[in-house]
Amino acid sequence: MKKILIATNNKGKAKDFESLFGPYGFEVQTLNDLEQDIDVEETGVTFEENAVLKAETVSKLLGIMVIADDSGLEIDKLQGAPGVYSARYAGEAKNDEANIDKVLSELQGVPEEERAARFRCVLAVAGPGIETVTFSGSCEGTILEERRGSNGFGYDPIFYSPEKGRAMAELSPQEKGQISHRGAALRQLEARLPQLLDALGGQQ
Ligand SMILES: O=P(O)(O)OP(=O)(O)OP(=O)(O)OC[C@H]1O[C@@H](n2cnc3c(O)ncnc32)[C@H](O)[C@@H]1O
Ligand SMILES: [Mg+2]
Repeated sequence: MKKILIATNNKGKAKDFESLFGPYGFEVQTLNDLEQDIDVEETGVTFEENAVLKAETVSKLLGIMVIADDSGLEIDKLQGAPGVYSARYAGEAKNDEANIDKVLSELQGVPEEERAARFRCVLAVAGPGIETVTFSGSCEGTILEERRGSNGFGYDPIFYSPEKGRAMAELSPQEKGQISHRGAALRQLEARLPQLLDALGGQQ
């Protein structure tokens, strides 16, 4: 089976990518599958900068083509926070539950019509001999007052999708892929698939 390396340490993202790449016949591998520990410091101030940083650093280190994902949640009432700090919003320990608790307490008492938010995702593809390319996607919704559902990862239990009429964590992986920021970014990437898959398939 053809393999594609996603430059991420996040197991939740890895599952999203498995359901998104599966139909193309690709086995998804992540940094967790490698023997060496790789954790790229995210010094960028935009999703795009961080996605490119992760993709290019890992690609150069391993000498192969990789895809990196930088993503996060923007809440209007919090002036776009947690944004690029989504993973470490409640501290460097990167704790999904603590991050959710922090958002819920900051939005306590805020009425539903003022709880608009969106997930954003930028994918960067970097590899030897190719110019790095990026693709982005977003997904509009609102922040719930309490957790709902147990699928997905990160902020999924408190993100309500009006399109699906359910919380993101109440959706199957396939349903999430239809409306998610990651699914949207991957569909952008798909437009370049003929070129990229050739290179990806050829490398393994
Ligand atoms: O950098 P890598 O190793 O890929 O893993 P990470 O978890 O640090 O990933 P990011 O730096 O891109 O931070 C993204 C955070 O945004 C949140 N997030 C992104 N996509 C999400 C999704 O589909 N559902 C829920 N939360 C999401 C979640 O808290 C992530 O930890
Ligand atoms: Mg990160």
